[in-house]
Amino acid sequence: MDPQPRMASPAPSSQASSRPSSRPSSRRSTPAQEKPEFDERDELEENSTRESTSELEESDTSTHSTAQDTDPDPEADPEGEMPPFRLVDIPDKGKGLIATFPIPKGKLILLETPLFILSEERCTNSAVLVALAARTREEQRDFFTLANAYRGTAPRDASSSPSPESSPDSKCAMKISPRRPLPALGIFDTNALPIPTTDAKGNPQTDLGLFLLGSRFNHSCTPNVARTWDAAAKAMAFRVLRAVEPGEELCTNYVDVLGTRAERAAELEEKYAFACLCSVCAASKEEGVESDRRRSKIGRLFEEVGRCGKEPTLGMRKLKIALRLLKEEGLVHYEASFCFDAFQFCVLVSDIPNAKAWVRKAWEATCNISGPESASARNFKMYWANPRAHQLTGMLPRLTLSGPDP
Ligand SMILES: C[S@@+](CC[C@H](N)C(=O)[O-])C[C@H]1O[C@@H](n2cnc3c(N)ncnc32)[C@H](O)[C@@H]1O
Repeated sequence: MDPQPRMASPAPSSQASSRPSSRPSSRRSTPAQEKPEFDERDELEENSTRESTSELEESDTSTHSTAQDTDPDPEADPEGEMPPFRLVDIPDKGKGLIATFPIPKGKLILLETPLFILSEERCTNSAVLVALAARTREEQRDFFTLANAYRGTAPRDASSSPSPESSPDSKCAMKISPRRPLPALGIFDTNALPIPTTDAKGNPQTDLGLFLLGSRFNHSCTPNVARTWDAAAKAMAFRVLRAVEPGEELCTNYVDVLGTRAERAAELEEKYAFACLCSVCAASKEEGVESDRRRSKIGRLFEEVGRCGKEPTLGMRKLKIALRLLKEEGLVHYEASFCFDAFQFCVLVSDIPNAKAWVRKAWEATCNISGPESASARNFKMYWANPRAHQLTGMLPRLTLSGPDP
């Protein structure tokens, strides 16, 4: 028997079990999938005016609601009516969302149903336009106010290389497309968010959803908002990862934030066609080097802890270093995973008091990311009530490890 805590974990959500990334789609259709001429496009675009952005800034649309699943903070919003954020211009990033009052950690700030969903294979300009045609005029207008990362990218000369054929995997329209995607598809590509689902046979697959308000979260390499799909509500949930001050920008992450600054920049440029201006990427060279060092180390520790099934003391030491580095770096995404690893090390050696303390911390961290009703939160809560229910319990000789740092 080779106990491998992470491998043996009872499939918590992706936030807790693997290195998650939170990203809009930058999937590009192949030229063959695109239809250069499509009559409905002009009709729909005629209605698209930048002015309608102001409607979005001022009012909720029927497809989203701001919501709370943590205790409301009466001081923050005494009437409970004010939206927790506002759409504003952000220098060099287009528009973005900023907090309108102090928001406590874990608060659900937006639960939004998609305007429409497309399966990954069906993402063509025509499919986007057909889906849009079923929506109201106002929604169509709002769609065309969303960012288009490919707007203004020069159509490539037919003789230039590389050709799309020579680079079939590249996702950057700016680099490889012989022409920029048509506007509707460009907007969809810039903004669509992945929705986990299953095919007819129950195999996992990913659809892409368009969210009028959720699309407005800019990217940060130290995000303060987590995005998870709430399958029961059929809506995307956005929760604040740490306490946020009024005026602070609310950002999700589009790529894995444990990469180095150069790796993140390359991925953002390749997949999303922009250069990141977040505070970590804009920091000095020295600060950047320190941050890279911490992030790379966390990534390495994540792998190493998963291989410490036979050495719980060593595993515990490593994950405590990782948790400290996460804190220093202002990242919370991976906290639940490390805490659950710690829980499993404890049950392996029948250290039940510490197991309870760790799984409670994993539960709290998961509630902040995906809410108390998520599968992983419910799972952790069950182990909190009954740690011995875990299949690894008592597989190694008794030992007292340690609990979470205060
Ligand atoms: C999904 S949209 C986000 C909302 C967008 N800013 C808007 O005006 O609607 C993605 C686009 O926002 C901009 N953006 C997002 N995060 C950014 C960042 N960290 N630095 C610079 N630009 C960013 C880029 O232009 C990107 O193509």
